[in-house]
Amino acid sequence: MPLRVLSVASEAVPFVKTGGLADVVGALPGAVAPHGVEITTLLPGYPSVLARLPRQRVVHEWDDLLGEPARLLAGMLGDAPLIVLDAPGLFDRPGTPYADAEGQDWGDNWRRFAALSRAAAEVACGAMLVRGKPRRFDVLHSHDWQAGLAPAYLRWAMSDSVPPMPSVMTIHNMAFQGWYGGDVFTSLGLRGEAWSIDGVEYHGGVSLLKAGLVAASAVTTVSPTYAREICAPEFGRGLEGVVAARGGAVTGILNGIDSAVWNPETDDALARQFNARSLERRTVNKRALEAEFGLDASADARGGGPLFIVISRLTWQKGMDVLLETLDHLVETGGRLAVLGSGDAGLEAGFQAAAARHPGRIAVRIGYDEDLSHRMQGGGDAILVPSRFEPCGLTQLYGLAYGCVPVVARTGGLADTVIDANPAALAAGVATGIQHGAVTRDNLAGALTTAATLYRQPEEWARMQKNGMACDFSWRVSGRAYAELYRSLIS
Ligand SMILES: Nc1ncnc2c1ncn2[C@@H]1O[C@H](COP(=O)(O)OP(=O)(O)O[C@H]2O[C@H](CO)[C@@H](O)[C@H](O)[C@H]2O)[C@@H](O)[C@H]1O
Repeated sequence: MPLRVLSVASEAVPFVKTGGLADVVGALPGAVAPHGVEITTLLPGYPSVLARLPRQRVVHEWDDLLGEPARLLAGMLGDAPLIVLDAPGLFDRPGTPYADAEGQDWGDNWRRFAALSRAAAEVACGAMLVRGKPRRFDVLHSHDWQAGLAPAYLRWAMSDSVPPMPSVMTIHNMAFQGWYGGDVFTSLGLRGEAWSIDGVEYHGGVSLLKAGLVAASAVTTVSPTYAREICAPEFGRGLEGVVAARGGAVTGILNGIDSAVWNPETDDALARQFNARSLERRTVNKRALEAEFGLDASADARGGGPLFIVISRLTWQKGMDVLLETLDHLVETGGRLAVLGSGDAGLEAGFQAAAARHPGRIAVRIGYDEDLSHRMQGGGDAILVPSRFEPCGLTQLYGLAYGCVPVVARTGGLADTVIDANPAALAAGVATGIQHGAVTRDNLAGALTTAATLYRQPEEWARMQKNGMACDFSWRVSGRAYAELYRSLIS
């Protein structure tokens, strides 16, 4: 019989995605299945999720879940079971999973995600009937602050007669901690003892992420370097002491990429599919990309620099403000840039202004477009990821797989996945990209210059592309690591 894990999160591909969390939660069931683990995923019943459930089979009901009637609907996520928390009072809303159409966070997010977490804890402990019998899971796995209260409910809300349930809390981004005023505590339905420095209390309020960090049996984050970084204030964002106190219970398991979706040999989004032996075919994709973005296509013939791409949330985390400051330098070194993203209004306007200043050299698409992101990885020369912190990062992994050389900051998962083209690595023929230090204008400009120099040495550049494409960042290794972690918790 497989080990049964209930994985709870606020997003999962292909149902709902605002960022990398969704990619990982969506891929995890397939990643661990070969290792004898069956993951059932629990998601909120947003309109986009309910619309994808072909028939609504009810498997459990609550009259009062944090004050709302709610029910669980069964479905499938690929080949794995899915359950959806249908609570219209909480989730049947327009906008994103977290905010209204104007971008304002919903004021009751604490209640919405407390309900999701409470449901997860009850279901893990056997609330749901399968073929007339309670289905108890072996491990509960929570992702990010939205599911952070689930381990806390296991610890401070279940009756004594319920056997203990092991739990895993995975941090995809420490910057989002789900902090709410202390007045919400009494509405959560946790025992009074949870209101303490060793519980959910944090600076006089409640932090949903902290709740998970203290209550879970094991804590993981999405790269080994970030697991170390979050023990320091700069990356721990106030929770570094809580992380450090968990000691060896905190580990880093690198994210994988879904190679069924991200494979240049089979990717239908591309004008021309290719592999490491047919890199010349990428030119077709590059010309298509230039046309799509209105970029000057004669640059290559004139000995120009790389066509850089950015696919990102346009935020401070991602270093987009510093990139804006280096765009004139990027153009001076012969480069061009295609940006796809959305986020802070000021940064969006900044990129649009840069595009207006440098027509044919810089072009911007504000918005979210999955297919376009594939076309960019398949046609761009290099992907820029100048993040101030990056728990793992997925776009550099997609870049590696697509021969789109990553130019990244040396932090978190970026440090763990890209081999910098320093003289030693170049001499040994093992470089896969370019790393720079602290995210400053000078460091980023230096990395852009290095990229332009290497790009003008076609053999060196092709070697980096091929090295990157030969890397295996599929879920093969990390799927096993999660399976081993789950097993270690029940033995
Ligand atoms: N405008 C757009 N159009 C189309 N696609 C777009 C897009 N903007 C972003 N994307 C896609 O969204 C995903 C972003 O994932 P990342 O891992 O790079 O960052 P994110 O900060 O969201 O994730 C957090 O969680 C993940 C998962 O653990 C960690 O890797 C990461 O470090 C952490 O910050 C990628 O699949 C990317 O292609």
